[in-house]
Amino acid sequence: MFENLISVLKADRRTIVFTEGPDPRILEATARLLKEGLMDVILIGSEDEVKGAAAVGNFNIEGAEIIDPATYGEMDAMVEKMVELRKGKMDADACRAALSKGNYFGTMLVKMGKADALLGGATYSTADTVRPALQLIKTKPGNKIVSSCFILCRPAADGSDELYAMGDCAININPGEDDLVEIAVETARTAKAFGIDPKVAMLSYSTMGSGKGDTVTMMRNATDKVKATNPDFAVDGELQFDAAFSPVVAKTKAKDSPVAGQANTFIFPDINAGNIGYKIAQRLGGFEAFGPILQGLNAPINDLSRGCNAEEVYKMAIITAGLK
Ligand SMILES: CC(C)(COP(=O)(O)OP(=O)(O)OC[C@H]1O[C@@H](n2cnc3c(N)ncnc32)[C@H](O)[C@@H]1OP(=O)(O)O)[C@@H](O)C(=O)NCCC(=O)NCCS
Ligand SMILES: CC(=O)OP(=O)(O)O
Repeated sequence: MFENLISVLKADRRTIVFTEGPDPRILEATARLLKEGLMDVILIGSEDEVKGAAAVGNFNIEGAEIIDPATYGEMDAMVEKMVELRKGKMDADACRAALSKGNYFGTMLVKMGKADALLGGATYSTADTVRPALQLIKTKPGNKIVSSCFILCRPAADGSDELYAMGDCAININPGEDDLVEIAVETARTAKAFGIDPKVAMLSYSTMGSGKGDTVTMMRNATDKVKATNPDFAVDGELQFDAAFSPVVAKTKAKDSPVAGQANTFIFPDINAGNIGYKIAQRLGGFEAFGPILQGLNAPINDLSRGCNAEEVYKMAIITAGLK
């Protein structure tokens, strides 16, 4: 699953910034990324703290650039740029205060072209990792929202990767019909980047009208809009997860659907369903979960789960810098 991304990174050197420099998981991943020559690394934090934590864990981070916002020589220029970007919503004092924190400071390093990509969230919550990006990096032209998906991966019996995409499990709390259309299109695009041929199920507690309710109607309408705007797309809904996933159940619940029973890209009606759903697949299903991978953002910035380990940080760094 990582071969393509690694070749991209070897052909085109990139710099990633980690917002939580002294975290041992970040330092372990940094040591591995540097040893394998995959990217340049900026660690945010005080030099003493970062080097001290690296020494405790015996992580060789030689070659990483450590930047401490408290002593950063170009802070005035950064404050000025941030005030301009916030367009009257934050004054210079508010921007300076925000930039003393790794999340805002790292995001501005990306905005000012000093880093290509950012990974945070080992200790920051998703909201605190993503908010600076929403405010300063903004959506790509053509996108109305930033959304996210997870790539779920476990070894299949034949030794290949069993891969699924799930969105939006992390950003949009109560997406509306048009948000769900964008989430479906973007999640299918991310799925393709990981070699999945997307067959998209718009999930619900109802299959093709078996249940009633506002969110059932919302998923059905969003499905119709995706079909109308993307006629070559394999998408169907509304579908329950069993009808979407199991060929046997699909025969009973949705026998004429081209997607039911074969879906590999799952769109949840809201963040409750999505976040709980991906964590069940991860913790009970034995899948590795990569994400949240942000979609529709103007630069590669990603979040980690606070429950992540060093291996996940290493892999998310490859995804974040490699998918740029
Ligand atoms: C992402 C999130 C933090 C944004 O909430 P917020 O910071 O309160 O958002 P606000 O409404 O104050 O908006 C802040 C800025 O982000 C922008 N924004 C908010 N949501 C956005 C989205 N989905 N896409 C693009 N921009 C968005 C707003 O337009 C605003 O920009 P502006 O300040 O330049 O006008 C919020 O939706 C959230 O908490 N999501 C759930 C995160 C979570 O807990 N996930 C579970 C664990 S993974
Ligand atoms: C993605 C996610 O759920 O993040 P956390 O576990 O940090 O809340």
